[in-house]
Amino acid sequence: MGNKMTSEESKSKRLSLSLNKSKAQAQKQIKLLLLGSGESGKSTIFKQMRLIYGAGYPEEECIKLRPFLIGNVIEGAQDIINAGEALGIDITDDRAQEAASLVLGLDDKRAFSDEVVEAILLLWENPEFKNIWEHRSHFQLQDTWHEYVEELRNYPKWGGPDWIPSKDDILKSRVRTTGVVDEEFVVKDIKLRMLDVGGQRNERRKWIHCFEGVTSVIFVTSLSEYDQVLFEDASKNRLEESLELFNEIINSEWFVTSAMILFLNKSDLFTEKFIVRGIPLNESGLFPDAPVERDFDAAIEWFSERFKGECLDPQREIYAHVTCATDTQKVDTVMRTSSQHVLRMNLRGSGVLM
Ligand SMILES: Nc1nc2c(ncn2[C@@H]2O[C@H](COP(=O)(O)OP(=O)(O)OP(=O)(O)O)[C@@H](O)[C@H]2O)c(=O)[nH]1
Ligand SMILES: [Mg+2]
Repeated sequence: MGNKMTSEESKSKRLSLSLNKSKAQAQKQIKLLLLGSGESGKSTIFKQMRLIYGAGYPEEECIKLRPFLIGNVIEGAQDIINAGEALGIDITDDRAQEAASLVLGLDDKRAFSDEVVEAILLLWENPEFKNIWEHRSHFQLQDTWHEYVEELRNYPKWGGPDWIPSKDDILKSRVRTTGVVDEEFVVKDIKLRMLDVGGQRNERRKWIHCFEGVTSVIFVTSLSEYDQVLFEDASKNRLEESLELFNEIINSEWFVTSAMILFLNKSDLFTEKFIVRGIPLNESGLFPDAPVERDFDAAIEWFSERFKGECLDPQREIYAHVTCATDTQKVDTVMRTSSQHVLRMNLRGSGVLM
């Protein structure tokens, strides 16, 4: 038959070419939005995307972030000292009291000195200060604060004038997002345009500007926030807020055809809180239907069902993944799987797949 194609072969080639074309078109259009309430871990996922699939963090950018990381440490120490008063836990030791006054009185929160580092490390060794920190679910404190303070033991290698923050330091940092951050990544040949928004209430009115043409949403919620209240409203439980927000998103007209992916994030902190420390899921009294036994899988099942239960369409596919946004390897794996979901939905939307 030489080089001549049968009509079946040429039909199949045409089909495959048109499939590739549609695939390419669908790929071009993938717009992925990271949504969720404040501090759920959206920007940490975004940073991982930059590290794994993007330009990463060149040295000069890491250096620029140094004052913010130092600010995280100093402000966190101040938050703990201030929370002591509200909780009625006094720091009684004279040296620790002096250290607390020094930290509270600091004008410059963007640079360390030997004195400041010594004061923070002394406080961290103080049992009353530690006791306040143990009550951290009752006040606002950055989740990764204690990890930074452990690093501070290596000052000035860590935190000093010649220190270049590492990839891990950057992933642990906390800078509230304002506005929208937008970048393109390629995951397993799939081009993604990812948008990261601020999750606190006053940021959410800006979200609508990004809703046009969204092919997929990754809704990020923190598993470890079930006993915590919002930064912006101390009368509102964080998990309750996250469920209500998910309800608005999943049932929104904007996202009827979008792939919906749910990241149940901060699995490491959840394990520590729920399994190790044994803080019940119904600590707030708002979730009497939660399982009482300390069983990780049963708890995850409950979270997943609670979120999926917010969707009014029982046929809707929601892909839930347990994540730890600070763990690069795990984020890489979950993003590869998620991008396949996104591509499938996108191909379905463009009629290529049924
Ligand atoms: N231990 C741990 N910390 C995490 C995880 N995900 C995020 N964090 C930390 O939680 C804090 C908040 O994370 P962000 O990514 O800034 O949260 P966000 O959702 O972008 O917050 P907004 O910008 O206010 O909406 C940071 O200090 C992160 O390092 C996780 O899975 N485990
Ligand atoms: Mg953010």
